[in-house]
Amino acid sequence: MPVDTSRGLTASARIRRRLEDAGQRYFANDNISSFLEEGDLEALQGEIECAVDRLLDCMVIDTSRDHNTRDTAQRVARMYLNEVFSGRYVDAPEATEFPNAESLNELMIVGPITVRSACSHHLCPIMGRIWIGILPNASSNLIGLSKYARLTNWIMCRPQIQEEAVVQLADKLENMITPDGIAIVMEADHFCMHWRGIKDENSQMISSIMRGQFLEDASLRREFLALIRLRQA
Ligand SMILES: Nc1nc2c(ncn2[C@@H]2O[C@H](COP(=O)(O)OP(=O)(O)OP(=O)(O)O)[C@@H](O)[C@H]2O)c(=O)[nH]1
Repeated sequence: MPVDTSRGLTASARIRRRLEDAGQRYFANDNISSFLEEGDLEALQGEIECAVDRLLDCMVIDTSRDHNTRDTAQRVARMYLNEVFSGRYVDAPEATEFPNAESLNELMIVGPITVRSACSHHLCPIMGRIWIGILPNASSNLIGLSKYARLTNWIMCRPQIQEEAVVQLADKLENMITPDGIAIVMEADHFCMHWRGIKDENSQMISSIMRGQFLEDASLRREFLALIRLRQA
């Protein structure tokens, strides 16, 4: 395992120490980017590669002679860190906020946004779609349409469970936009149920979050649900 001999600790141990000294949680779906220093990601990649190599070894796969798995450890390390779990290690995407100059207060819906994630329990893919409804008010900030998809990716690119992923997304959007209401519906296929385990290919998980006016005003909630049903049909 790559060790930074100047400090005698692996990169992951150094980062864990920083997190623990700050009393900061570092669960699978937490973002830890503000605790990373220059060179940490490269060092983490080396560590993950060694760990995956060891995993393949334990599975009695001859990676030194099998041309198909020779570079698998390196590929998996790159994929985890830079792609499928990158939402743990990079800052939130920049989202320019515009003042709500026209004091818009009409329902706005974005979706379906494609969701690609993985469950924290088996690290199996979660593939789905998400709809976001916003009811802005005169003092809400507006963000560009593409930023909803970017923020969704940032949150989903972590080992997640669906219930917590949608809450994280709602919290983030609420903090940025301070709308009068926010609604999120996510439907997804969980491959830990399709590919293995119960192997039930038809079941999906659907979660719904309604906050503010969407909770208080049944007709607004109905309008949102009816409009996304139109898009689902
Ligand atoms: N609530 C929730 N459960 C999830 C999610 N993704 C996967 N799961 C479930 O997490 C559970 C983990 O259950 P365990 O009993 O600890 O694991 P297991 O023995 O592999 O379970 P089986 O999948 O039933 O074979 C499974 O029932 C999964 O279907 C999610 O986003 N939310």
